[in-house]
Amino acid sequence: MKATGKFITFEGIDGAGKSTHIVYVAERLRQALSSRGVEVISSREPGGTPLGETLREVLLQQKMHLETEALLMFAVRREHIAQVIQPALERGDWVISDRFTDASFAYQGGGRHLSLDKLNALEQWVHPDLQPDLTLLFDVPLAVARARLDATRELDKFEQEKADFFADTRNEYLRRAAEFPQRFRIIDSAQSIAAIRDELDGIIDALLLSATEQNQVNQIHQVKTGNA
Ligand SMILES: Nc1ncnc2c1ncn2[C@@H]1O[C@H](COP(=O)(O)OP(=O)(O)OP(=O)(O)O)[C@@H](O)[C@H]1O
Ligand SMILES: Cc1cn([C@H]2C[C@H](O)[C@@H](COP(=O)(O)O)O2)c(=O)[nH]c1=O
Repeated sequence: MKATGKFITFEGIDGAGKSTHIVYVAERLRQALSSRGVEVISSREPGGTPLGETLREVLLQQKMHLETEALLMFAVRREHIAQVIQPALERGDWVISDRFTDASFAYQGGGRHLSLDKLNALEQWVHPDLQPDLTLLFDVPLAVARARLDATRELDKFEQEKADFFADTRNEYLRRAAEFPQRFRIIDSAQSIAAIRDELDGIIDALLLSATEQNQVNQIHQVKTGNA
């Protein structure tokens, strides 16, 4: 029997660089875990399922009431958990998600000032028993993120927001990182890509080691209880 999988989320304001590093982390984990028969699934929010990807187009392009936006983010999440995250974790596979509920707190709560009580209620409804095992917060000054975005692509609805919106979004991310220090790791994303990879290597090695140790403890327990 395989151990329960791990759930890792990547967060940060637009342009912080998280998508760049997801590819690297996913590949490193695949190299380490494939020999154990463990798959690494890379997904994203909003998105992650056919319905979620359809709603992503709407969410990233259309203006709407802020509560509609929050409700749709959680609707996408409900489907993502049901179709992708929960089944993978139950199989013992690992899931990496480019954003999860911390993004709703940061963007709809911090950026748009939706009450945190409403967001807490939605979180309790949609995933009362699920939290990421590890959240990597790519933190970067607003000017650096803006320069990266401006250099690369056409901006979506969120990316067109003003500096105040991103300052409040970033502050809410940092507030949550301070509230949940056991699962958050803050990465200084103004560093070079190579320096960030070095830091990520250390985090991945520690995570793989703790997963191996946990696996061994589970196996001993299964042998002792005859549940192998
Ligand atoms: N550490 C870095 N130094 C310099 N450029 C970087 C760094 N990290 C990412 N970039 C570049 O910045 C741009 C934005 O990066 P990326 O798409 O990974 O950001 P993101 O946080 O995923 O943004 P979004 O959330 O909007 O998708 C890309 O062109 C990427 O190559
Ligand atoms: C999950 C989630 C996302 N958002 C915002 C944050 C970003 O601006 C976009 C997603 O774009 P990305 O390039 O894939 O990062 O959606 C949000 O406002 N609330 C959420 O819960």
